[in-house]
Amino acid sequence: MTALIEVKNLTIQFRTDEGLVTAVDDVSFSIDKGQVMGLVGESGSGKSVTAKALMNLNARNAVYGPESRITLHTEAGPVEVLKLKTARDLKIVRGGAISKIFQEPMASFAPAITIGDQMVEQLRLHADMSKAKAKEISVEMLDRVGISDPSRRFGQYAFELSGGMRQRAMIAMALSTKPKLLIADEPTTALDVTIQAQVIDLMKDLVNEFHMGIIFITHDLGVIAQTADKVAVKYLGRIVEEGPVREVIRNPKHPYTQGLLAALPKLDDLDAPLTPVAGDIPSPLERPTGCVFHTRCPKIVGDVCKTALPHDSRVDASHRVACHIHAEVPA
Ligand SMILES: Nc1ncnc2c1ncn2[C@@H]1O[C@H](COP(=O)(O)OP(=O)(O)OP(=O)(O)O)[C@@H](O)[C@H]1O
Repeated sequence: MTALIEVKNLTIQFRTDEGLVTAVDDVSFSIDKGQVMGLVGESGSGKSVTAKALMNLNARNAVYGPESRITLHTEAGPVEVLKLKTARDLKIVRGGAISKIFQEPMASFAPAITIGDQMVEQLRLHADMSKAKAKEISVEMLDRVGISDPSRRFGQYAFELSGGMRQRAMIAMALSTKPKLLIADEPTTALDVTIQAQVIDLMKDLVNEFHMGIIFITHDLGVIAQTADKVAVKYLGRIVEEGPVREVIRNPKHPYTQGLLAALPKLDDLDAPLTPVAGDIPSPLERPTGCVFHTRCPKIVGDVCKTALPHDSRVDASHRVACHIHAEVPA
């Protein structure tokens, strides 16, 4: 497989009145063409900040670590995303080769412009085409994501559509420019389960059809299990475990991943108590020393957990974990 995007040693801090807040800490991963990567972790683990970095879209108070690199591989050659500065150059990662869908579709549609006009505008921003051609592609895309009567919907406003329909329209808009990478940030969280399942199926179809990569962000490992090929588990800005989704779910190595899995409801035993990961997420201003998870970890092996940062160890060729329990084999 060919890497579509490579993230290396990504570190992001934010300047705040209280001091520097670390949101992403030395994160590396890559996504191949046609691959779906799930990014999972509790609130505040830095999932959205990581995703925004892929579009060089973080707020002005963001400070990137000097080693941070994000390389997007395009047909015209590699693009260093964090070095893009002008609006013209940034177009490639903002709606061109990379597109994003959000949890709340109302956020991506202007309320007073029809869905169709917004789709046409988006298309013409990224490709040199006539209005008529842009309309044709937009209606086709609305049809493709399962919106009935797409020509009529094209002329409607976002508020006239139901929640599930709006979500589909947003996916249609994001995909109309044929992005190579789709960032889906909690795209199904606000939907009821039936529509959530439809949107997940739709995304799977689209990966097969367009052969694009997807980064799927969620706090729900159950959704990841249905959608992703591989998963990266994040805690306080660090990837603590990464591997093929089935392997990580069947054979989780990090106590945090084990905790997230134990917190999922079990359909075959509905009376079993849910056991959330114990303890509270520390404030990002008071990051624990050593392993960032040690203040909540039920499997501490000794002082090393409080003093030394665990490095990645290989479980096998595609599965890695950063935990002192597994520290024997360096990655
Ligand atoms: N512009 C900013 N200034 C200061 N801190 C910020 C800024 N943007 C994000 N952060 C902080 O970065 C950390 C990571 O935030 P992020 O939104 O990526 O988390 P998340 O894992 O996506 O959480 P959620 O699941 O709640 O969306 C948080 O502590 C957040 O407060």
